[in-house]
Amino acid sequence: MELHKELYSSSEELFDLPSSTKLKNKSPKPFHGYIGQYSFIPLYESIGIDDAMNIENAESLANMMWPEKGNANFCKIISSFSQQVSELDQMVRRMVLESLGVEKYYDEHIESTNYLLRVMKYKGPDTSDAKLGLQPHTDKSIVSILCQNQVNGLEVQSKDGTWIEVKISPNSFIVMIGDSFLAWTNGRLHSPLHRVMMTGDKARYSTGLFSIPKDGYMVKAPEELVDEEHPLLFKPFDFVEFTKFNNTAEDHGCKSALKSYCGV
Ligand SMILES: O=C(O)CCC(=O)C(=O)O
Ligand SMILES: [Fe+2]
Repeated sequence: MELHKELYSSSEELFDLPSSTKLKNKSPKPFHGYIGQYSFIPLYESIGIDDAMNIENAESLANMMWPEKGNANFCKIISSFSQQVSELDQMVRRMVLESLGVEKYYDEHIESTNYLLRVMKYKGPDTSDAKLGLQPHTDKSIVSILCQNQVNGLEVQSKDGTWIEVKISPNSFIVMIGDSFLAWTNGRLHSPLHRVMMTGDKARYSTGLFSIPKDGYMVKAPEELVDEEHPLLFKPFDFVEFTKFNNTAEDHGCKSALKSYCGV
């Protein structure tokens, strides 16, 4: 897809900006999103745009990063990508709800979510042994849709604990279930633990579109999915409160965050 190529060249342009430009814009919070760098994983950099379907949010990021005249092309690509990938997200969610016989909740499901877009860069470590690019975690989202340039690195843990390298063909997408959908379906879906491991000298660029519950919306399994055979697994929770809890958890992003936060 042409869109993939355009997206990676835009990401390169963004991450190639001098780090002084990026860091200068980190604080006070200048746009609806964030700039992520962790001292414990030096290969990783990310930039997130909240509510990415609203082009003004991409524009405010672009105005920060390219103060001279913004970057109309960047905004166009981000917004077109978010639009198209959100259609895929909605298709997946419709299929899941239909397969569970609860499609009557589809409209409510879609109306109660926002889309967070995250562009990421992982530097090549210049080594043949694998270095950590992103720590193991489960996504807190409803659904996460990821795509990457030709450099692999994503690994997903199978239920028996083995890490499986994700090798996808060019221009395809990875669809992953997040903890919020696991909770909403009362455990019918699995949100896998995943991480990024990097080798070699090539940079990896990836982009994720994450559907997340809107502020104030309570994630609650519908009554049709709770019965004697499937007792309620998680108490209803507010997504923002859950992410706050997760961000301060000792084992940040850990698999058990959902259970410790609202497990019954
Ligand atoms: O870069 C990737 O492929 C994975 C990113 C990821 O897991 C995340 O942003 O939650
Ligand atoms: Fe993730």
